Amino acid sequence: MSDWRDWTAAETAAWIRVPESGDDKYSRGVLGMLTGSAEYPGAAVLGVEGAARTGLGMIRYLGDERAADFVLHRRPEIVTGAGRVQAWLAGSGMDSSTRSGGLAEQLGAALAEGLPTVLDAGALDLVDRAAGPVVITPHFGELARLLSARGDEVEKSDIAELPAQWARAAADRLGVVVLLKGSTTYVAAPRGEGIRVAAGPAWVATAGAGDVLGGVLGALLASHSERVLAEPSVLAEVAAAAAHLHGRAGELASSGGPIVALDLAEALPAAIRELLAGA
Ligand SMILES: NC(=O)C1=CN([C@@H]2O[C@H](COP(=O)(O)OP(=O)(O)OC[C@H]3O[C@@H](n4cnc5c(N)ncnc54)[C@H](OP(=O)(O)O)[C@@H]3O)[C@@H](O)[C@H]2O)[C@@H](O)CC1
Ligand SMILES: Nc1ncnc2c1ncn2[C@@H]1O[C@H](COP(=O)(O)OP(=O)(O)O)[C@@H](O)[C@H]1O
Repeated sequence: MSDWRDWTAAETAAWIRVPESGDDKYSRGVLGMLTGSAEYPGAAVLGVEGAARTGLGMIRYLGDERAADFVLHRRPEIVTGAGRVQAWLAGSGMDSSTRSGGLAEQLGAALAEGLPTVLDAGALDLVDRAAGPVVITPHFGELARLLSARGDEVEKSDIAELPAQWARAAADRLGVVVLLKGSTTYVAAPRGEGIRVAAGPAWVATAGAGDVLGGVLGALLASHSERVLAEPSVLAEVAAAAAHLHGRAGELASSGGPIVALDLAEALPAAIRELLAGA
């Protein structure tokens, strides 16, 4: 088992893709999002806001129709028509146990494209279906469920007790990068390096903060899609950068007081400005 190394602000800054004069909205990266549901439309809004505030060329939100109304109400910039994307974010605000046949097909087609993909919450069970480089973003309960479904007898409390070990075990077992959420974020690549990231103040432990993180990571993957496809070993670094940026935005938004998940998303541009200024 390799050691865990601590991720730095300078490393995060290196993964912020600053647009150049030759860029357009497509060259900056397009993120496809299959998130939210009639039950959890808010998760779609939060993920979209996290991605949009991280900076990318375009977001195609292709999830639940009712959720799309809420997304558009908050962010008219979002495109709801299908088309080419450079990365996928799937599962936040979804429940795999109530997945319709139509959604299963839509998810299957997206995952078959072989693009960099983030799987969260209600799409974690599809981890074997993705043809491209994958990061999963479970919390303790979700990782316990995912591993138990594969025959490992593990409870949420076991993972809470030894998160670093379980993040690594899960990466090896599932063959994908695992970003395990908690007060410290552990990012493990299969048989690769382990990265430890400070998750920000405990005020970040609020409903929807994880949905925002999915958006942040999706945006970074969309804007670095080519590099990740050419060199999948950098995937863990992109995931660590997303977790670090998210934690720093949480810190800025909170300044010692309570926050809601949207506050964190809204603080992302300030966190990025600060990281770039320090780089
Ligand atoms: N705005 C939105 O749209 C939002 C949408 N969201 C979306 O919701 C979906 C489900 O995600 P989730 O993480 O909440 O569910 P899940 O993985 O089943 O874990 C449940 C665990 O919590 C525990 N538990 C529950 N109540 C408890 C209590 N009072 N006190 C203590 N424990 C309690 C419960 O424990 P148990 O009851 O089993 O003992 C179980 O371990 C997902 O798609 C996500 O994206 C969220 O991101 C939020 C914002
Ligand atoms: N004690 C804590 N301190 C700092 N950050 C935390 C703490 N607990 C959870 N977090 C962060 O809050 C977010 C919670 O995500 P998640 O559990 O998926 O919630 P949700 O599904 O409501 O979005 C993650 O980014 C996680 O790292």
